[in-house]
Amino acid sequence: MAICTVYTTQPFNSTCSISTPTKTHLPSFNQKQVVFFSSSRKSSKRAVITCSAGEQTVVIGLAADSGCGKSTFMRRLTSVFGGAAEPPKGGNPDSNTLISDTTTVICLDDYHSLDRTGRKEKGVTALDPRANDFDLMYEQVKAIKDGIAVEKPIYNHVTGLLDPPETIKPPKILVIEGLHPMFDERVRELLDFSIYLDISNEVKFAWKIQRDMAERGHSLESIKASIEARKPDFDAFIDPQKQYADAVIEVLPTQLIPDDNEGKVLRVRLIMKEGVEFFSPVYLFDEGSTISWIPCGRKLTCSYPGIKFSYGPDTYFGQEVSVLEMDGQFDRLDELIYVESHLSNLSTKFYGEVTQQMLKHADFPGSNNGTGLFQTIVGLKIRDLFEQIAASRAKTPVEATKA
Ligand SMILES: Nc1ncnc2c1ncn2[C@@H]1O[C@H](COP(=O)(O)OP(=O)(O)OP(=O)(O)O)[C@@H](O)[C@H]1O
Ligand SMILES: O=C(CO)[C@H](O)[C@H](O)COP(=O)(O)O
Repeated sequence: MAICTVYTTQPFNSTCSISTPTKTHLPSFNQKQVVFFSSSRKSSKRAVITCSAGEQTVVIGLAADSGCGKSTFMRRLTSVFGGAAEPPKGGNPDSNTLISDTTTVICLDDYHSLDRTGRKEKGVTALDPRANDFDLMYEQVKAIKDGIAVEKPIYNHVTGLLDPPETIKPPKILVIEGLHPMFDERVRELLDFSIYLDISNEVKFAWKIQRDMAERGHSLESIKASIEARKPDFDAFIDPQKQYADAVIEVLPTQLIPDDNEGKVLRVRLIMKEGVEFFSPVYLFDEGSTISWIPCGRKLTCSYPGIKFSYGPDTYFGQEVSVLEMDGQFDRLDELIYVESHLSNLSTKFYGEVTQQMLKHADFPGSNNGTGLFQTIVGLKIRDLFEQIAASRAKTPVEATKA
């Protein structure tokens, strides 16, 4: 009888089992080490550890400035998985967390280390890394990914204070959304997929006015001042994260109306990195070609200024990407099926699923243009990525070497 110790490179937990070349008795384990008794002193073969599929949480990062459509995107994403996303039951009514059957969305504002008063005293904005606790963010995202529940702080947007923590249990998919999901290298390494919503200054301004003036009663001057005050830190700490994103949704003013300054018609670009594991970019007509397409006519109703799609290869921060672009807006969402039928690699489960999702949420902001269309497509790609990761884990036992 020999005592054997196996050190694992991946966390070993109750979903894992060990098969050894000889009979073993009662393995005991912790996160990195499995100890068992073997009936033979000579066991030179490898021990194999198998963990059940899908138990490790898939982590998605969604970065954008405040008021740039993160919540709308999250609603589209959770809808792709079915079921509604709700705040934790019986918890803090000001919690920023949203939980559905498959996904848990946490807001990284909860890792502000300085509350509103603290930031004011120190003269830093919430975008400044000094106002955020990246060590705790890393530790907690890693723990959740490894299947361990955490006590996450809550930043209360109503009071501007840090509230007592809430428990976050490991979900199938954890989405970390906010200002800095790709800022800290350690947190970035934990992401299975990352998205950046890149809203141009002109469009951001138009959306802010729409929301903060119409819905929150702010003055035009105060909105302008708040955007200006955030801009240096946005440029320094938030915007550079887009170079790390696997997919970027870029929102710009239209090029279909010369010198447009209304900001209502949008040109939206979906920039998709090549060579990302479990993610194959969507394409129009023919993969890798350069295409320009005006779909308006018999099958798609378009009013002024029309709709133009473009697709092709490009480089983005020195990396190979495919870019799908839509300029203009849809008149009739039910006709979107015509556009959908010319797109490939959509990761839909049935013909027309993109159109169905868009029709289901026709009242969400951006449903008549490329923002809604590309957010929906990215949602479907995330579902596909999750399913592929789960399937690959089911097939591949975790190999461990014997000490
Ligand atoms: N695709 C879009 N088209 C037009 N307006 C949009 C779009 N997405 C968002 N908006 C506008 O921006 C506002 C903010 O959107 P949303 O709440 O999704 O952003 P957010 O990034 O979650 O904001 P915050 O971080 O401040 O909570 C919406 O109320 C709407 O006015
Ligand atoms: O950029 C933000 C992220 O949503 C907020 O401004 C930040 O979280 C600070 O919150 P508040 O403005 O409520 O003090």
